Amino acid sequence: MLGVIVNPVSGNGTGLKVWRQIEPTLRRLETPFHVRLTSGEGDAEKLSKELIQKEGVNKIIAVGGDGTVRGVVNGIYESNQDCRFGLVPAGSGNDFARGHGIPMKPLQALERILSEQEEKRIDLILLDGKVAVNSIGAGFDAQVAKVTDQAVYKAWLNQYKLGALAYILSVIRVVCTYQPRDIVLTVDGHEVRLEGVWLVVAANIPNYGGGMLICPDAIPDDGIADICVVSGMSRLGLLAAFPKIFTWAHRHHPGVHFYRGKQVTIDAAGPLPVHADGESVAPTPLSAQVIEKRLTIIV
Ligand SMILES: Nc1ncnc2c1ncn2[C@@H]1O[C@H](COP(=O)(O)OP(=O)(O)OP(=O)(O)O)[C@@H](O)[C@H]1O
Repeated sequence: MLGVIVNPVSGNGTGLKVWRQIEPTLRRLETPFHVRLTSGEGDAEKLSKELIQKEGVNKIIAVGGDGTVRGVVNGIYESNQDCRFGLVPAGSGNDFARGHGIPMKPLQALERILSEQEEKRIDLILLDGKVAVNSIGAGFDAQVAKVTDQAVYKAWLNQYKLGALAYILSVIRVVCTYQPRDIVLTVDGHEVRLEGVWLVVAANIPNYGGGMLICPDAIPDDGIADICVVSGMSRLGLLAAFPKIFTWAHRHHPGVHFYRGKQVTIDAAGPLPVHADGESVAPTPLSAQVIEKRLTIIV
């Protein structure tokens, strides 16, 4: 049985428009399906779990952005049943879609899911009992996620399909105030003490924040998280280095270090803000682990 979870407000209303665009195609199918529209925080997770456990759904299509993906995937994860996942992108950042080569055109994305041409089993990152699909991060980027979420310009820029620009504006705002911190990073038991850290990201796919290529070598199904640490830079140095992230040139910057591993812990003298797939979660100390090939996606 097929289930569809639609976030009508994702991408500043794109979710509803996309649903209206793909609904006739789904209605023409001979197979019945269940559709649910989310109404707020936590709904995507709750509704997906209900569809799986009460309606016997074993394939869910999400219509939304990365927050909706995270919600639905957590619903699947918690149901502990075999349910495949497909996405029709309708968000502002759409990092999951970019990271897995899912078409941005709704009908093309739907067609690919319905024809089931290609399935992949991908890793998930477990943090505080919930899973992240794209990445988790602590420090500066988590603060940027928080500021972007609350910013009025996010909605305004989304209207013009300029979601990525919202992140860039937030980066500029936060770079003026954020205080880099000393942290202890432990990767698979190896402890590293790092000074003046701006951010630490553990990623499953190369891109985050609407297309920034933070961990260029991340592979979604290798059972490993790629970790990027940015440290030891002045504010101006960080701003000057920032555009390099779009072309992978940051990988050669002396203030950027990469690690790889399955188990990651981050600790600092005081709490650091943390995000999972761009959504604010509990601050550090954090302990995360990669769950290998835990989700089947249709791409
Ligand atoms: N009906 C609703 N009204 C208001 N908020 C909602 C509703 N349904 C879901 N939400 C909220 O939408 C957020 C998820 O949005 P989503 O991430 O899918 O889109 P986006 O932020 O536009 O895209 P992206 O994450 O790709 O940048 C969640 O915080 C959730 O609580």
